[in-house]
Amino acid sequence: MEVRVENGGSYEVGKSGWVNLCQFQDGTIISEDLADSLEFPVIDFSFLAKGGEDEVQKLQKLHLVCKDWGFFQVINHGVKEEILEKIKAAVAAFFELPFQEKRNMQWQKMKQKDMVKTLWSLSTKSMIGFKEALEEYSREMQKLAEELQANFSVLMGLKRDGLKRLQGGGLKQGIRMNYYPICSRPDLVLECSPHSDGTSFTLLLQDDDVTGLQIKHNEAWVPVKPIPNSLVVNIGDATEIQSNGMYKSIEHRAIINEKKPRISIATFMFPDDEQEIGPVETMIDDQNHPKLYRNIKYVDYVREKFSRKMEGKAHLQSYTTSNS
Ligand SMILES: O=C(O)CCC(=O)C(=O)O
Ligand SMILES: [Fe+2]
Repeated sequence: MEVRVENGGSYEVGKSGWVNLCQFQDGTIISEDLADSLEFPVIDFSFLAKGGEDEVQKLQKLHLVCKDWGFFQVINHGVKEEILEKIKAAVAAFFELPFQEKRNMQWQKMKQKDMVKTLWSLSTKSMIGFKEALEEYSREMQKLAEELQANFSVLMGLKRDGLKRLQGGGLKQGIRMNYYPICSRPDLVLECSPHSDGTSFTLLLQDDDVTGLQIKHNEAWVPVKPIPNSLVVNIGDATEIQSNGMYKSIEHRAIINEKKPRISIATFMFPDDEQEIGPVETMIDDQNHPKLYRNIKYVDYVREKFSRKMEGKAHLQSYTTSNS
């Protein structure tokens, strides 16, 4: 696992960009009640295919959900509740450290290697168990992500290890810890601007009792009401590109709450920097689904994405073949 730490409210273990912050809200927001009736997709991980003859059939729901929503909550994922609780507690303890102590770390000025050291030394000084909780959680996320990737491979007409092979090896991982403080006028503040993730996919663990995440679905913002012990999964830009636009990397944002702070832990899964990504052959059909995206080295994609300010999905659009 790589470790990188970025801005004030979000400490990042891994890589990708630096999110920034606070702007006025816009767009229709669907109320939580209405969102309930929309039935935000839930995938029961224990029903997902684990190889075998009927695997494509078993994956139909995942296919439809990723095509129409690009987001789902996953239940029965096999990660023990105590591991989820441990990482949540460790991250909460980290954010509770005195401001000065966090500030003294000068996260943004550090090189990646130093960040690892600081985070780990921090764990021995002030936060016993932080490193263990993070490493244990990270291992579980890797297993889950690899299983998901195998299922996406099958959905894209490949063998279970197809995407892994195409990517020249396992998925890379980064973890970002987000803290959203309370605010007396949450209607005026957006804590995490609308963006799509530049990942293959992202696994998000969030507090059970505060709704903050909203996703863009049919031009409206739909809140994602947490299901205890579930994880939220979203398709990232790399998967949208590889699936030739079949599976959608959806814009999302997080708002803050008047009464309760909120913590979320995002695990980003992504290809190796040097890997070229592009629509996989099996997803291209010159007549019905012509190649929609250009091939690009992943590191170049990410570099360009983060050289722009966060602006929804504009960056992904610039890689469509019609823009070449
Ligand atoms: O905190 C959340 O709910 C969303 C965080 C997020 O989208 C991210 O870290 O990329
Ligand atoms: Fe995100």
